Amino acid sequence: MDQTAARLGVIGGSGLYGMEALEGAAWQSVTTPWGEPSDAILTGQLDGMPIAFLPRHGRGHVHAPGDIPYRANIAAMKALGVTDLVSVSAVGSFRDALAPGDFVVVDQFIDRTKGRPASFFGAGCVAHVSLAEPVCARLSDAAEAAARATGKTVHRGGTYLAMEGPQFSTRAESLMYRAWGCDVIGMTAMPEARLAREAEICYALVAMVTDYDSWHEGHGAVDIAAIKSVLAGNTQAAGALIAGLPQRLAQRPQPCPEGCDRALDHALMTAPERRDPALLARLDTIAGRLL
Ligand SMILES: CSC[C@H]1O[C@H](OP(=O)(O)O)[C@H](O)[C@@H]1O
Ligand SMILES: Nc1ncnc2[nH]cnc12
Repeated sequence: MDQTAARLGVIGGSGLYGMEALEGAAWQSVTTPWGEPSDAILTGQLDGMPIAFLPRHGRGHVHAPGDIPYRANIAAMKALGVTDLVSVSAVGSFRDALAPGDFVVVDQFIDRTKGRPASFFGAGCVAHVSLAEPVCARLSDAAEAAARATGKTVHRGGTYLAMEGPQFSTRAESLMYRAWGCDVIGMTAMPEARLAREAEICYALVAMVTDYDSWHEGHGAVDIAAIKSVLAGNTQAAGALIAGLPQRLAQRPQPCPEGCDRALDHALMTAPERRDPALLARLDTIAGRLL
């Protein structure tokens, strides 16, 4: 494989279950040591770049946020050779300036999810990667430029509060997250971002604002009907954003200047002689270059 060539992965969130513009598109089933991904993966090409698209909730929206097979999703992307993964998510907003219909290129997270398997590693092969900068700034630059080209209002940077759900926040929680300095809220970016880092895949998140959650005195509490209507209005822009990515990633520097593709370099803690062969076998696609 050409080491400078990008292979783009896209994870589509609520309202984004396919990609019409793909050339040579085919749904491909992928099985991983962490089980089945949310759905088959739509593979094809855009502007000559290989693309792998996965609807996070599955076609028809069958997986709740807490039940999404996050490890299988990221492992499948890695197995397909994805180097750069752009995730698209619907979010509520904690700021007047982040209005429904706007895009936010997120750069930080606070994780309040509970009980989701959040690592490929564990007993028999322990690893600690850095998550101080949880997204790839280089890939986020490309995502920002592609988002701006759609004509949407785009905000660069923002902290995403990942809640467990599936119920929306109480008003007290909404006010607390806003006071914490969070900018947007959703239910799915964690552990997705953690796992992409462990898999050494560059990751960026474009959040599509659908509502003001439940803190805003001038707006009613978050309402799924309103969210669906904003999402329906965003489908075209989301498709245009994705279509604008390959041209902005054609010359992928190798290695990534942000270091995402070397995240595991010093992360493995378990002594080689104490490693569990069964776990090592499962980890082959994720960390095989170091095992
Ligand atoms: C449809 S509203 C709640 C739902 O939307 C977001 O999904 P995604 O992040 O996959 O776009 C949010 O996280 C919830 O899962
Ligand atoms: N207010 C909200 N809370 C959690 N997830 C969301 N997805 C879209 N809007 C949301």
